[in-house]
Amino acid sequence: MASSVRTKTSEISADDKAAALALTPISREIEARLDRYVALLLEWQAKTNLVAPSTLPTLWTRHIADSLQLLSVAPSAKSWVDLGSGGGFPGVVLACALAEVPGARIHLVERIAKKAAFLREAIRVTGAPGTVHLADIGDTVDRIPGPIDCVTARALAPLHQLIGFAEPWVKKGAKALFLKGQDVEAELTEATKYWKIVPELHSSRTGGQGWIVELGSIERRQGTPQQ
Ligand SMILES: C[S@@+](CC[C@H](N)C(=O)[O-])C[C@H]1O[C@@H](n2cnc3c(N)ncnc32)[C@H](O)[C@@H]1O
Repeated sequence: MASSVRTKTSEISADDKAAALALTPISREIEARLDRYVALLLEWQAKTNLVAPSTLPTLWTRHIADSLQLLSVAPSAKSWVDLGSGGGFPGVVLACALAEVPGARIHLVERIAKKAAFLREAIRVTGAPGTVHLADIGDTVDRIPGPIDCVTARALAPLHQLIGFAEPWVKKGAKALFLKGQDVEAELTEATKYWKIVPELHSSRTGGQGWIVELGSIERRQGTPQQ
């Protein structure tokens, strides 16, 4: 298996990795952890669909730098919850980046057992401070010990649903950071039907039409149904 991992890792574009490291610089030590994560992801990708195969050539810019950029929005946050972690974006990447920060911890919530098994293995091989919760998001609020600084989600659900997922943590002082695509304006319009929010939008460092939606408070509009 080691040789097949080596072969697949060599398919990762060095140019794409260099571009990602220029966008979101990291230490050699974090890079080494991320290299171990990428090798594992490529190994598991053959049997479990962790990322869209078409995005593998741009794994570093499209997925890793996209995840790392959250740290610039919350540079002092140590305690994170990543909802619907899937293949580990942004949760495992953040855990690798914060591995040397005393007291840092990233909780990864994923309801599919195979993906949760992958996340556990990724946390093991990288030595990153992550805790995997094989559970539905709705069942984790009371299980995850607080306080939580940031709640994240990427490619999980429309914004109005994400806000409902994050509400219990944001009510207790967390900041929500959602990675969103080009439809962010339409999603915000829909979300404000249900929620009183004052979003701060950060354009993605990784180009394209991506945005980070930052929310410091969430209040349900009266008379609107549960999301
Ligand atoms: C499209 S994937 C995105 C994964 C990752 N965040 C990324 O950006 O690559 C969404 C993931 O969220 C998980 N998920 C969806 N709804 C969930 C829920 N209610 N509770 C826990 N996990 C959920 C799915 O199983 C899936 O792995």
